[in-house]
Amino acid sequence: MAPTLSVKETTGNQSSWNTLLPDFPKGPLSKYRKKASFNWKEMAVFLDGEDIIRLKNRIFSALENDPFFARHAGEELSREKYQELTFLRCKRLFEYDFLTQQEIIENPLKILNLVICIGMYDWSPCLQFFLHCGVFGGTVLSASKRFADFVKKIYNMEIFGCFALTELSHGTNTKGIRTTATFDHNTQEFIINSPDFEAAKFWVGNMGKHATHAVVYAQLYTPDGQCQGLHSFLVQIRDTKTLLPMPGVMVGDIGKKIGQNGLDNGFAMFHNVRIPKENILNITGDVSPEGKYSSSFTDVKDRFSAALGSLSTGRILITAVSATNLKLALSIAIRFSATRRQFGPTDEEEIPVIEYQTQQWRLLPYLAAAYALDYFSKSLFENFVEFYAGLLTKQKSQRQADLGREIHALSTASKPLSSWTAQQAAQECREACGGHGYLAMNRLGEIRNDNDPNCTYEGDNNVLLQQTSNYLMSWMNCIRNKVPFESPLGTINFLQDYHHIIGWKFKANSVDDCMDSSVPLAAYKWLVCYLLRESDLKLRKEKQSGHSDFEAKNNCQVYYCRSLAIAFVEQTVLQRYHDYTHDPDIPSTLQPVLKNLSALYGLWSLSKHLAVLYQGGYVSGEQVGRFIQNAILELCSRLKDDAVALVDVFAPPDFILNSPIGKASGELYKNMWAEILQGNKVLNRPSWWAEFCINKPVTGRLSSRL
Ligand SMILES: CCCCCCCCCCCCC/C=C/C(=O)SCCNC(=O)CCNC(=O)[C@H](O)C(C)(C)COP(=O)(O)OP(=O)(O)OC[C@H]1O[C@@H](n2cnc3c(N)ncnc32)[C@H](O)[C@@H]1OP(=O)(O)O
Ligand SMILES: Cc1cc2nc3c(=O)[nH]c(=O)nc-3n(C[C@H](O)[C@H](O)[C@H](O)COP(=O)(O)OP(=O)(O)OC[C@H]3O[C@@H](n4cnc5c(N)ncnc54)[C@H](O)[C@@H]3O)c2cc1C
Repeated sequence: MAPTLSVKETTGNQSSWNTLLPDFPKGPLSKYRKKASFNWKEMAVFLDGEDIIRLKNRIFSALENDPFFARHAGEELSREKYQELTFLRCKRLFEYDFLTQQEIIENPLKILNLVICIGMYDWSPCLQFFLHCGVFGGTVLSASKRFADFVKKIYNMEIFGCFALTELSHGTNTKGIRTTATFDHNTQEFIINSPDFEAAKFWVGNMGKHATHAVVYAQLYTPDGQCQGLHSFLVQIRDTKTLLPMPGVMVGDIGKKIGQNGLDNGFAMFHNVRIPKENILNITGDVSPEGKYSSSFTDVKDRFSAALGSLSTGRILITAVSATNLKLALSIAIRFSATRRQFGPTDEEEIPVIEYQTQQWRLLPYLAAAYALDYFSKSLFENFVEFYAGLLTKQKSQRQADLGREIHALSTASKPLSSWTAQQAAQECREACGGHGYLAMNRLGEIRNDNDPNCTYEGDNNVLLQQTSNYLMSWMNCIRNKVPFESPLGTINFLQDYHHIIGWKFKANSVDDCMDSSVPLAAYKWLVCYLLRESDLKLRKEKQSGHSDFEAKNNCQVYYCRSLAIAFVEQTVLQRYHDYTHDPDIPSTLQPVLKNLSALYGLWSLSKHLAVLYQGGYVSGEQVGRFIQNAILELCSRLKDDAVALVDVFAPPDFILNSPIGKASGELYKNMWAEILQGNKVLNRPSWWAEFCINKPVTGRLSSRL
């Protein structure tokens, strides 16, 4: 499968790289920077291109120089203040209008980079802005031209939007949504109604305090009493002049969350709220003035898929958002590890903790994952752009339909893979920084908590994986009957060789043989075929033993379909990264380190499946396990001296990263002191000092009340 993000010529020369990417201050990290096997500036320009780097610089410096985005050391914002500040920042993003439409059309990856740059600063204003412009705005935009006026109001912020699918009692099960939209042909209106409080819209970002309009998903009822299934409607929920609720709407904030507290997530109940007939977002169907339903989709299932199609955008974006969190956490932990010294071979000499094998093994595979997932998320985004162009031009070809299915199957597994990897990495990075990792000012807690909902929203990870395994299992008939098949992106094409691959065995005879990602890649191909065979057998057995389809499918998840989906997406990520890093056009100065990253990502990911590799007979004997383990350790050790330069490539400026222990200077202790001493009332005695100094407790006074 050819990589979709083509290998770029490294443009310019040392002096143009220096203009784009200034040197880091000299300090404790210089030692590792000098040891790197490659020039980090060349790598940054190679991976992103000069144009994207200029965009990133533009965004980062705008935020850094804007008082609305100022960081205040030690400041404890109340939730209300944080929500207000988030909104003010969101307004500034409108004012900056960082990208013109023309720029987006010329290079759609710029929109992804905009999301990443703002999110690196803080996910709350980023999500607020993109929920409005992207998720809400994008859904309205994809309906018919009759919303042109609304679209203008969205992009000049006359109105503010949210996307309301989830209800208090139904999130994942979208077919179970109970809000109704009943067409009244006498008044030419839809009546939006929440049957009870369990059907209240819930969790909706921007809805809590300020959204004026919502895309509301509801079951559409025509006057003949027929339910036509899930459709979306544009509903005004607050007055645009007063922000007070519209008649019949009860709307509010759901309360404090574990993270992302600048964002106001809300609930809404609709009491027979009437909206004009034109407000149905006629993406999958429409109603005539007489109340007759029409849809371009004859198949109900296809209509359902299309109704939820916009969710794929979010899932692809979340794959990139999570990879960004991975990069933030690693920038902090690796810079810390290269400067923090504990113990040493002699009493006189303490060594940086990154020199320890354990520290390398805990962090460097995540560094490799950050590179592989970053590449994958961008290439998947490019695939999506192709699909979206087809949607806009109303393409009805078989290829367009197949591409939609394939992108759905990929995004429903890449979001879980990326968000879980970032979740585990954030925790590992937190612990890798010891106690200092737990200090809020160093930001690892915020990164961990803000990343966490990536595992849940836009579909719970565990349930989404079922979509991917369903897709893979759907090829089983072709495989069994040896009917040729292929997919537009080619991600399942290797399954045509299923009968051959299933007989493969592990070939490497030494640790050296394992040092290239082709080794784990071959193992992954076998693993996917094996898990596909086992899942298919299990499903058939379950059905033969009299279980219903529902029960049979449920009984095939753990160790079967779930593992299949995970193995498949890991294989796909690795395949793309392997192809990319092995491209002969990669500069020879960069290729060795990129190949090491690819091999480490592949072997480390694969090592979590060792039990199944043994169980299915792909490997045997204790040697193979040892080869893989030793190859992982060898790659960690090879990458150790490159690690600081590898995070320099993607770390944002200090102001954006906002972590004293992660600063580019590596002046760990000076930076921490500077931050601590700027804190509010750090050296003051507490306001309640008298409670200790004067009002002493009478020991045992309350024991008689027990
Ligand atoms: C440019 C900027 C962009 C925006 C930037 C955004 C930034 C990042 C975003 C951050 C967002 C934060 C805010 C969060 C918002 C939300 O969470 S919104 C609510 C999201 N809710 C969900 O995601 C619900 C999850 N559930 C589902 O999607 C589905 O119901 C399901 C679990 C996937 C399936 O349910 P089920 O009833 O079991 O249906 P099936 O029988 O499996 O499906 C029927 C067929 O439909 C196909 N299908 C389903 N979804 C899609 C889709 N999205 N695309 C294409 N096809 C789809 C499915 O595959 C089935 O087809 P067959 O396999 O062929 O039968
Ligand atoms: C911060 C945040 C922001 C959000 N923003 C929005 C928004 O703007 N708009 C919006 O509409 N929604 C939003 N959501 C809601 C989000 O989309 C849902 O929470 C998500 O889709 C999961 O649904 P749920 O909460 O109902 O979980 P449930 O479906 O109740 O899941 C609970 C558990 O049951 C398991 N489970 C469920 N079904 C199955 C099954 N078939 N097989 C195996 N296990 C199963 C899941 O794995 C999960 O662990 C947001 C959520 C969060 C946390």
